[in-house]
Amino acid sequence: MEEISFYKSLNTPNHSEIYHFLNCGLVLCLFLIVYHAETVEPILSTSKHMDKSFAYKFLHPWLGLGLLTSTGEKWRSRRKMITPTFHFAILAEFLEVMNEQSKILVDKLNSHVGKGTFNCFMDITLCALDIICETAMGTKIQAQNNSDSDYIKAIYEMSDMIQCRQKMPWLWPDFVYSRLKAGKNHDKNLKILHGFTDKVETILERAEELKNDEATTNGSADKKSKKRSAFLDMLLKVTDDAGNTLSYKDIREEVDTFMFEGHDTTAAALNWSLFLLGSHPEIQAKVHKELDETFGQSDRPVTMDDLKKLRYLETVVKEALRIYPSVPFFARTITEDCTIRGFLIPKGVNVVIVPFALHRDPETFPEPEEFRPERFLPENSSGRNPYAYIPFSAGLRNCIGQRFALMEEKVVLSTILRNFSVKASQKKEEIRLLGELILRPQDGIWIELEHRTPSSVAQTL
Ligand code: HEM
Repeated sequence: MEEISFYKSLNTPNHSEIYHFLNCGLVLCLFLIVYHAETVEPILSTSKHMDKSFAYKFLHPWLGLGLLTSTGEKWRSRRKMITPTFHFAILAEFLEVMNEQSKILVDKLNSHVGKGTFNCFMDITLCALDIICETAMGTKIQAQNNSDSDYIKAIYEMSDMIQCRQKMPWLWPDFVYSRLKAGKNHDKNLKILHGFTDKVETILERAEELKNDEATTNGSADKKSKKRSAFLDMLLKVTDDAGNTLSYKDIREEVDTFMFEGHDTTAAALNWSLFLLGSHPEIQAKVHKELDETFGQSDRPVTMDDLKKLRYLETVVKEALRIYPSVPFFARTITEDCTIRGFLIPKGVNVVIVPFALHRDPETFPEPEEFRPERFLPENSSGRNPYAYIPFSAGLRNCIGQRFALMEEKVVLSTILRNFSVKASQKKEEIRLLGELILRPQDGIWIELEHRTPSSVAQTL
C-alpha cells in the first residue's frame, strides 16, 4: 500500500466496506477493510479478535513474540505484567531524559536559524530514538550526535525490509527469502539489532546493577547515586500470577518491541505536528501564548505540572494524529465467525483497520482535511464515539505506550516552540505520503526557523 490515493478512494461515498481487495504491491490479497466507527467497534471492543494478522509474522525474527506480536494467553499474561511499568509515577522519571534530549535537539536546530529551509525529519527522529533508547534500555546511544552508528542504520534498514517483504508475496517463504540477497541483508541487520540488546552491558549488567542498587539503598537510602530507571529495570522485576519472572529472551523481545514501536511512531507524530503548526501561524501563535503563560522567560526544563497546563498543545498533538495517524493501518485475524453490520464475517478473515480513513469521516469531523485542534477541546469531544478516533488503536489491545508518547510529544514540541517560530516550506498538497508501517512524508518535512523571545509574543496576543 504505497499511495495515499488508496486511502482517499476508501472515502468515496459508494464504497462498499465488505471484501475489498487491498492492493499490496503487485499482488492482490483478500482483506476486509474497515474504516467506520460502527464497523471498527465490533472488532476492537471484544476480547475475541485479538490475534494479529499474518502480515505481522515478518516482524517475528526481530521482535520475537513480544507484546505487539504475541497472541492468546501469552499476550494476556505479558500485558498484565507489563501494564504497571507505564504507571504515571514511572513515566515521571523519564521526564529528565526527554528534557535532556529535547535540549540537544534545540541546540542542533539552532544552527539552521536564518539559513533558509531544511529537512528536519531526521533530526527529530534521532531525538526520539535517543529518548526511547535511554528510557527502554537505560543506554545512551547518542544518535543525535552519531547518526552513522551501525545500530541506527540497522533499525532503519530492517523496518524498510519488513515493509518490502510484506508487499511481495514471493518473498514470504523463508526458504526463498533466506537465499536471496535481501534475506542475507535481513539476517545481517538482525544480528546487529540483537547484538545490541544482547550486549552484556545492557540486560545482564543491568540486572546485576539493580541487585547492587537494592543492596546499597536498602536501609541507607543513598538514592542520589542511583542510575536513571529504564523500562528494562521494571521488566527485570515483574512477575506473573504464579510468581515467575521474565526470562532473558522474554525481556529482549519486549525491549526490542519498545525500540521498534516506541520511536518511529513518536518521531512521525512530532514531525507532522511541526509541519501543521508551521502551516498555520494563527494556531502556532496560540501555542506560543500558552507556552509563555506557562514558562514565562525561563528556559527551565518541563515539569509534570507544566505538562498538565499545556492543554492547547495537547489538542494540537491529538489533531495532528487525527490527520496523520503514525500507524495508518493495522490488522487482525477474525478468530470466530462474527457479524458486522449484518454481514457474516467468517473465522480466518484478515481485517485491516484504517485510522487514516476513519479519522476523515465528515460526520464526526466536519471538513476533515482542515487542521482544527479545537475539535479536541473537552466541550467539543465529549460524547464522540470512542471508536471514531483511534490513533493508538482501542480496546484491550490498544497502545500500551500512549501516555508515554503524549508526554514525549509535549516535552519535545514545547521545547522547540519555546525557542523558535516554525514556518513550513511545503504545502499540504505537495507532500507525498508513504502509508506503510508508519505514515511518513516521502521527501521529509522542510521548515524554516526563527528565534523567538517569549514575553514579547505573549503580550501582543
Ligand atoms: C505517537 C506514538 C504512538 C502511536 C501513534 C502508537 C500507535 C499504536 C497502535 C495503533 C498500536 C496497535 C497496533 C496493532 O494493533 O497492530 C500500538 C501498539 C503498541 N504500542 Fe504504540 N504507538 C505509539 C507510541 C508507542 C510507544 C512510545 C511505545 C512504547 C514505549 C509503544 C508501544 C506499543 C506496544 C508494546 C504495542 C502493542 C500493545 C499490545 O498489543 O498489547 N507505542 N501502538
